[in-house]
Amino acid sequence: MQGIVYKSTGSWYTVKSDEGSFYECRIKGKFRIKGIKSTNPVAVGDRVVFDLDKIGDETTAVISEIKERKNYIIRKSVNLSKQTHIIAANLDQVFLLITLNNPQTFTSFIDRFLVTAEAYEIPVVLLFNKMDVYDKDEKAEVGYLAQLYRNIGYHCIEIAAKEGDNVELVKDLMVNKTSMFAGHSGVGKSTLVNALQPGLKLKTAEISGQHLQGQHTTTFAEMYDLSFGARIIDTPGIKGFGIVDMEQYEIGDYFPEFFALKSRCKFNNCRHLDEPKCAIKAALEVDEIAWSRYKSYVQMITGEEENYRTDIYKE
Ligand SMILES: Nc1nc2c(ncn2[C@@H]2O[C@H](COP(=O)(O)OP(=O)(O)OP(=O)(O)O)[C@@H](O)[C@H]2O)c(=O)[nH]1
Ligand SMILES: [Zn+2]
Repeated sequence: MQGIVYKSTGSWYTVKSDEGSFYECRIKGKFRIKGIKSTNPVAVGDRVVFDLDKIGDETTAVISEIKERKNYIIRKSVNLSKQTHIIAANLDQVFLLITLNNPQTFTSFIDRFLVTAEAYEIPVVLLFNKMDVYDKDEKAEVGYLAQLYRNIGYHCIEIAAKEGDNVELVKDLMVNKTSMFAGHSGVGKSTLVNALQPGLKLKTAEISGQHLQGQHTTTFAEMYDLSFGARIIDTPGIKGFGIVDMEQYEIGDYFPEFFALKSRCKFNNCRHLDEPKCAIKAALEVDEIAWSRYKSYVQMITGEEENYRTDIYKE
């Protein structure tokens, strides 16, 4: 039988079969995924093959195969520094919620998020939330930002989750897909989920208070079916995406508007910093590339290590 992993607790996996029934599965043997050292071999969102084993009166379901993942997101394991934990697999898209204030979402955060998503090959939709509270100037600022990101190719929607404004547009994008919501604490993730499906309680709430680093906090992701034929993956305490290790020279490739121009730079290993005849800097001069984007790029290139490791998982 085949199905999708909806929940994992470490030793048990809840799998929904293609026929629509749920099975509590174990795994048999060791699964090694090429290239990743992970503490959990099977993750929420994985498509798996499983068999029913009858031993005496008891039937157990055993996962025997994991289908190839189209993408996955990881974070560093909290206890074992070299190992990683796969948070979720096979995401169709991530919605990044953005607010101008309460809390403020900086473009540097948006850009780092987008770079990580590009590296993971996960499409991002930008949701500018709380449109109902903005004054004229703030509305104009959102309009500017939305246009900036649309020009690069990202889908942007202005919503007010609390009022239900444009929530239908979000719904339409979610049908038959697996999605995740991300963004700073307080941007309205729970409010949006509630607007999409009243009554569904997720664990997205922030782990409150103090500094939890170093502590062993296990947060398991879980998948939910929504009534209109969509799936969402809830990952407690998530603000971003976890870690991606990337080399400096790769970073520019994850800015799509830089990537499109880079063949026109004089040097094929141009870092777009102070090299002569750089197409990216030329585009910047004529406002074809936004200064905020370039600034984010420079920050990632020249910043401290943590910057270009893009560790924006919150814990
Ligand atoms: N005015 C207005 N307030 C909103 C909107 N969406 C959310 N809020 C409010 O913003 C606050 C935070 O919303 P939550 O949905 O709890 O935010 P969250 O992103 O889930 O936060 P965490 O659970 O901490 O990650 C709440 O007081 C909401 O009522 C909106 O569209 N307009
Ligand atoms: Zn260049």
